[in-house]
Amino acid sequence: ASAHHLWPEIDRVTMEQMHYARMSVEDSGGVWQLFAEEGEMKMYRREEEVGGMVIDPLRACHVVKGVTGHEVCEYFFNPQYRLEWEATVETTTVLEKIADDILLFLQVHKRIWPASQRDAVFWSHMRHVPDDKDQDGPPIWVVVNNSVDIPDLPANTGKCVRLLLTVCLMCQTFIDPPKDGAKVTRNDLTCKITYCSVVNPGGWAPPAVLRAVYKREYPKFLKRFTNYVIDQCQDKPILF
Ligand SMILES: O=S(=O)(CCO)c1ccc(-c2ccc(C3CCCC3)c([C@H]3C[C@H]3c3ccccn3)c2)cc1
Repeated sequence: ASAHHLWPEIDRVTMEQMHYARMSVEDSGGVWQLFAEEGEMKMYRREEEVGGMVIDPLRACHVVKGVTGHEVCEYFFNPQYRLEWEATVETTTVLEKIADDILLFLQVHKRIWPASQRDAVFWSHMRHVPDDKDQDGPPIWVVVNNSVDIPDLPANTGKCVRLLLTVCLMCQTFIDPPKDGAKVTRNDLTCKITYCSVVNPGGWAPPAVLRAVYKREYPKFLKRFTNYVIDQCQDKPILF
């Protein structure tokens, strides 16, 4: 991957996003506005506009029992599962396999009334790093999706408005050691998920309308995805 012309950007943005996601875990006060809460899932946003367009940064914290961060990131990254959990994506295409853990996607999203249909071109990178708070514990797994401009697919030529996104799914895994050296089972697993996203809709849409769509779609999205992973993993061996 290091030979690919996008590698320097992919490496830099991935580390930046991981740092941002980890910082935001501590920064639960201040500017973030809690806008949705369902069980263990808490969703925060900041109201920001660029050129009159809503690009509210979103941060979601979720705690899921019975899966590892590796499993959560695998189901998020791997295109073969995408359409099974992504209810707002019409088509997803791998344009280039940059490496085993770096894919270039073209995604066409379903039209969400009253906004016009969107598409997105982005690289997606899955990576794990040691958890510096627990060196000999499970590593932190992360998937970063970041829009990229590719000349072969110019924006806004077809029916879709090209959206810009930067997304980071970061997962920390905690294992409650079972008594007297028994085998770790899924009941001993807890995964702490931090999902950060900034989506620039690419074309103007009424701020109030867009915020209503965000408010409705993001909680549904994260709940559907995490329930899908729990369901897929429950009868499979644990992937640490
Ligand atoms: O985590 S990912 O990388 C998974 C890749 O499959 C991801 C997630 C969400 C989006 C996305 C795309 C379009 C919109 C808007 C913009 C104008 C009209 C639609 C939204 C806002 C509306 C929010 C939303 C949240 C979740 C799902 C769908 N809709 C979000 C893109 C990528």
